[in-house]
Formats: sequence, structure tokens, C-alpha cells
Amino acid sequence: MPEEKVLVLASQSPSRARLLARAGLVFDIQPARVDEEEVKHAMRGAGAAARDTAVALAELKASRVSRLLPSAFVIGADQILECGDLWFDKPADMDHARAHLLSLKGRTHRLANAVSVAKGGAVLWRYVDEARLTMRNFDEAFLDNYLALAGEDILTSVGAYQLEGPGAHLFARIEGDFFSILGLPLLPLLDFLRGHKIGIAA
Ligand SMILES: Nc1nc2c(ncn2[C@@H]2O[C@H](COP(=O)(O)OP(=O)(O)OP(=O)(O)O)[C@@H](O)[C@H]2O)c(=O)[nH]1
Repeated sequence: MPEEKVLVLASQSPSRARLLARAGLVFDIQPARVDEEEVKHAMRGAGAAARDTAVALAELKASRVSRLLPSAFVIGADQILECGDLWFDKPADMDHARAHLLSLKGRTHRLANAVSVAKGGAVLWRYVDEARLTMRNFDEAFLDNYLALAGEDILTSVGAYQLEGPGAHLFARIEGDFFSILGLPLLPLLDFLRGHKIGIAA
């Protein structure tokens, strides 16, 4: 009897879970207990770039959960939004979301998107890419209408937008992978998983 391949997503992200489920993968969810702020603060203080910090966090989440579930393939991911020399976190509430978007409007921000797979506590694979997103210089009346339409779902997103939803109205231009922007570099991840006979047989 071949060993059943167990797949676990070490993430609380509804977007990451949606992307994997819609690709037909069957998986459990076990969010990682990681103090992201502490790791970001330490790495930023040591001069690490956003992409390296996102990789480190993705690996930490995957390896920590895979130590608890040693026979599973565990996916960890992390996204860092950088605008100017500021790193943004998910907004705490709608007022923060409004302030977030006022500081991003009319500017280009970068998203570092990292994903990692671990098994038995060891990182097997990691991948990182970046996207550049240019927001329109919208006025506050537009922003109020956007917030009313988009609602509190945007609090689950580091940029206070869901590109696949009303967030599309915010942008003049996006450069980068759509799935990565939503939180998961899906195509390289599916490639890796198929190589381990997880997902659709090659
Ligand atoms: N639906 C959606 N979510 C987005 C978008 N852009 C960023 N996100 C989400 O923003 C979040 C980035 O924050 P992270 O700290 O990497 O992840 P998290 O949501 O805290 O979840 P963990 O993996 O448990 O750390 C992720 O959940 C991404 O899926 C988008 O355009 N659409």
C-alpha cells in the first residue's frame, strides 16, 4: 500500500486555502504559531531585504508545523508589502485600511511573495517572486465607496485589497504573477507537488 501523501497548509490565509482548493488539492490547515513581527524586526534590523525575510518566514512556518506532523508535506508562505522604505502589515480595522490605502495611492508598491514546503522539520523547497503594483491616484470619495463595497474581507490582505475582487478598481498597472499577488506562487508550487505525486498525476 503506497504511503498516503498528506498535505498541510500552515496558514490562516483564506486566500491561500482558496487557491489550493480550487486547484483541486486536498489538504488540512494548521496555522503556524510564529511571531512574525519579531522575525521581521530582527531581520530588518540586520539589513535583510523583504524577499529574504519573506523566504525566512515561509520556511519557519513550514518547518515548525512539519515538526508537529512529520509525515506530512507542509506548505508555508509569507508576503511582505514594501512601499518606499516602509513595510506594511495587514490592517487591524477599516480605519487602518483607509490609512493604508491613502499612503499607497498614486504610488508603486512591491510585494515579495515566498512559499516553502517542509517535511519532517526539514525544508525541501522554497520559491520567491516579486510583483510591482501601481495604484491610481484616486480621491477620498472613491476610497469611501471602495471601502463600503469591499468590506471587511480586505482586513485579511496585507495591502487592504483583494485584486480578484473590487481591489481591481484601485490599480493603474500590475506587473507580476496574479496568484503570487493573491498570496501564493501557485504554479511553481503545483510543479513541485506534482513531482512528489501530489495533485494531478503528471
Ligand atoms: N484575497 C486576497 N488576499 C490577498 C491579496 N494580496 C494579499 N493577500 C493576503 O494578504 C496576506 C499576507 O499576509 P501574510 O502575513 O503573508 O499571511 P497571513 O494572512 O497572516 O497568513 P499566514 O500564512 O498564517 O501568516 C495573505 O493572507 C495573502 O493571501 C489579494 O489580492 N487578494
